[in-house]
Amino acid sequence: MNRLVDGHADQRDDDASLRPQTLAEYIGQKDLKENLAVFIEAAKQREEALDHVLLYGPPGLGKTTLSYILAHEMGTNIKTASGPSIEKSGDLAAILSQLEPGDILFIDEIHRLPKQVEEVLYPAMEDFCIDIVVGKDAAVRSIRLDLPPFTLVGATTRAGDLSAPLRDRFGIVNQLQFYHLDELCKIVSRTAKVMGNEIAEGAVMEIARRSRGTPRIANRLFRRVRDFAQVMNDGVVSEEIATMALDRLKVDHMGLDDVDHKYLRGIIERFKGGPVGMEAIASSIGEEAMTLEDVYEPYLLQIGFINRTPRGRVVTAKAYQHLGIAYQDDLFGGKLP
Ligand SMILES: Nc1ncnc2c1ncn2[C@@H]1O[C@H](COP(=O)(O)OP(=O)(O)OP(=O)(O)O)[C@@H](O)[C@H]1O
Repeated sequence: MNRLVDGHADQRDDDASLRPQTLAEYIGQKDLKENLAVFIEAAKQREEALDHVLLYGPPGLGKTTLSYILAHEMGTNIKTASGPSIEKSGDLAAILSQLEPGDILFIDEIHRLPKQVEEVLYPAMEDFCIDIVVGKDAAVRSIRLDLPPFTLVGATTRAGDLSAPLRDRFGIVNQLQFYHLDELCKIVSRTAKVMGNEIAEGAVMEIARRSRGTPRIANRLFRRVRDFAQVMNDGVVSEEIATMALDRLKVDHMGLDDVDHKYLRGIIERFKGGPVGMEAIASSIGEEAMTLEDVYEPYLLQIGFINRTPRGRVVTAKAYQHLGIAYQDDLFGGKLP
């Protein structure tokens, strides 16, 4: 999927130079940062590895960045892997056996680890050991391999898909929140500075407002606006250039794009504003249900444009207003978003 306001990374995103290195540089997520600072300090004082950390929340909010920061703050190395890429138990055993004491192992999309691989993680997380099965038929036996103490940092967009035994083995569980406007402004200003661009305050605000509470989208929109500024305005990122560029990119002033509009209008026009089940709306607008759930809906829920009810999704009066469609509150139908 190639979408400007999608929190997922594409290969040009996530320029390492834009990643904050320390907790102090990491903008926003105040409570989470303050708590992590205490856990890090305590682990360092006890000269132990940090407890296992689970980070969950929509894509692009800074889970990977935070894992690198944890390694930096703990003064350890980080090894990275992703759930779907670890296909066999042996693959995970190979990764685990290369860890040094105190290392961080970051597993992105941890909810997509195959079940038999996940089972290898249980003793590894709890007792720092793995059981490897060797030999064949009658000669088959299991050898226990000790591991150095390490910290597993798991990241997921779908905490609900994690099995209970895996979730329970994380001592520190944190949800990342969408960023506030002032925090996104700081992120955009920082990115402009790192990239060596002058940027007007109004332009910072315009980009921040349209970035769906998500740093990765803020950075991506900044890059595109910078292109327009370079070609049309001698590289100066003014408010006019930012507004013009974002309008041309079809990202509206709340950060919604064509797909969000199609989704909301689809529910309004074909299902009278809802409630409607996810599969029905997905097939009626030709999008994948999982994509709608992971990428689009979290932000629409956050800004109060949809509600999730036991009978399905409902578009709220606020969204009707945004789209310029008259809202009829159907008191008798009991639809009160
Ligand atoms: N708190 C922050 N302060 C400044 N920049 C940030 C912050 N969080 C994220 N970023 C920027 O946003 C980009 C995306 O962040 P990151 O890759 O950590 O997201 P993620 O949540 O791990 O996403 P995914 O789950 O899709 O991998 C980073 O390259 C970084 O530049």
